[in-house]
Formats: sequence, C-alpha cells, structure tokens
Amino acid sequence: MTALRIGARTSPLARVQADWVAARLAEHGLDSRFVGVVTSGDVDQRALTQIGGTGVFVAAVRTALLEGRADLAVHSLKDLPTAPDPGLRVAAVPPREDVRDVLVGGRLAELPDRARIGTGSPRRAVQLQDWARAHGRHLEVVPVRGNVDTRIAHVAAGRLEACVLAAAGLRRLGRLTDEDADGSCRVVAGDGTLPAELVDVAVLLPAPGQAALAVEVAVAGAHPRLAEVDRLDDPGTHARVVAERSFLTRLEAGCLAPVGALATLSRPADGGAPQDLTLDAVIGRTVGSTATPTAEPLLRVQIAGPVSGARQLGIQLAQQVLSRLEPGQRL
Ligand SMILES: NCc1[nH]cc(CCC(=O)O)c1CC(=O)O
Repeated sequence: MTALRIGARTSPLARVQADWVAARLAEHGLDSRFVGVVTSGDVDQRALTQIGGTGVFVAAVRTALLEGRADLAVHSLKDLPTAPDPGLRVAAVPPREDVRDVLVGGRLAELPDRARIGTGSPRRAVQLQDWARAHGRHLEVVPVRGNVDTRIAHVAAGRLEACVLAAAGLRRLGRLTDEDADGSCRVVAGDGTLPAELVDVAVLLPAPGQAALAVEVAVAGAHPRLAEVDRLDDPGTHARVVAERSFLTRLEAGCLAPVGALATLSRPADGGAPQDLTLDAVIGRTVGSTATPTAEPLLRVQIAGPVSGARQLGIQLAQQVLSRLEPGQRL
C-alpha cells in the first residue's frame, strides 16, 4: 500500500502540525509522507491586510489536493476560509491545543505605560486597547507580521516591549516553557528565553478555530485508505469550531475582522457525554469614515445550547450581534 501524502505549507509550524497528524495516522496503522507546498503568503512579505487575508496560505495547499498531488491537507483551522470548496471535505478536526494567546515580553499588567505591543491582528489589537482603557492604561499597538522568530526577535532586540502569538503554535514548536498556574511562562528566543504570559481568555478571546487543525481531503480522492482519515476527528473539538466559524460566517466577517469567538463544552456532573455548548464572542465596532474610523467599546455576547445544534448556535449569536449594531456602526 502506498503511503498517504500529507500536503502542508513548509513553515516550521506547518511541518510540525503535519508530522503530528502523521503520528496520529500511524497510531491507526496508516503510513504517510510529507509533501511541502509553497504558498503566496510565504513569499509575499506585505501586510496580510494588503494581500487578501490568511486565505493565501491555504489556497496553494488546496490546489495540491484538487490536482491529486496530496491525499490529505493539514491546515491551521483559523486560517481556513469560511467558504467551503465544493471539491473538498474536512475529514477530521483533531483534539485542540491550548486556545490562549501568549504575550511575549512580560505580563500584560506589568508592562510599562506606553509599551509598544506588536500584532498584525485587529482582534488582538481591539482587545488589548479595550483592556488598557478599562485599566486606565495606555498601550501602543504596532502592526507587525512575519514568522514566529521575526516577531519574537523584535522583542528580544528591544524594538518592541511585547508581541502576541498563539499559544498553540508556540507549544507545538516546543517554544513554551516554565509555565506557572497564574499563566506566567517563558518563550524560547534564540539562545535564551523571554518572560511571557498565557493571557486569560477573559482578556484575549481567541480567533474562531484557533489552536485546532483541519484535515482536509478531496471528495474525489483516490487513495484506498482515505476514508480512514475520518478517525482522527474529535467530535467535541469539531462541534466547538463549527459554532465559532458559523458565527463568523453569518457575521460575514473575514479572518481579519476584529472578532474573537470561543465555544466550550460543559460536561454533566456524572462525567458522561458533553451536553451543552457555550459560545462567547467579542466584536470590535467602528463608526465614521473608512479613513478615520473611531473605535466603539467592544461588544461582548454569549449564547448556550445543545451541542447537536452547534451551527445554529453560531448563526443565532451572529444575528443577535447584527441586530445590536446601531446605524453607522460596522465591524
Ligand atoms: N495567523 C497565523 C497563525 N495561524 C495559526 C497559528 C498558530 C496557532 C493556531 O493554530 O491557532 C498562527 C500564528 C499565531 O497566530 O500566532
């Protein structure tokens, strides 16, 4: 039997994610090998807001699937466009990593006033500014992009006091150490480490799908054991990301919208099967002209319902948000 070909980007994170999936496939008796795909997002260093969002990372990998150069693709779920490709199918959403964001450079509450924090994410920017406003503090959010090392290097060199990265990526790369119960930790930077904080989701709500992987296959995929890839699915994680993403889709907000969403499962006291899904979201709104928009306080919303209605839950919450937008306000 020929090995399953796993298509993914060639970045260090994409590679460890693909290798992680390969190890899970091996546990199910499935051999695989890595097929690296270079995407336009890897070769174009302009801001993501200019080159059309994180979808650029996914498109080339999807093409490899559709052209039969790979049997399955491994994506960071938060980078997957909400629009489905008719020739493809998400075969599995494996168990999720740590959903939190990490502030690299120190603890948020202990940063000096007017500290410069690097992030290219409007979601992170609006929540950091909301926290600063609520605590009578002033932070400067500086747009940065580039891979994990580029961003951390700005902090190590003192050009920025801090930057924000997803914990999932740092953990998968083995870059997160010395973790305390209060969220204090250290992040490996070159030869040394930097102080960091695993920020509570009450302060930084993650992006829809953050810390989850999507294992995608072509509907017309021909490998004789392709259907067995479905066994990597974790139904709990899958339901959570369906709720988060249907919320984003119904808002008609893209991956660069100032929107955080996190679904959690509540387990009954007897430890039986999960019953309820709670979906929390934060939304940044602006008013005024596109050139000089004014930030409005963040909107925070929550809804709960049965796990079997995950998609509907996301849609309902989005409708609540849209009905609460006042004339002139937009996302
Ligand atoms: N937008 C880039 C991206 N896409 C996925 C991850 C890694 C973590 C994850 O799976 O959510 C990251 C880096 C980051 O946000 O720090």
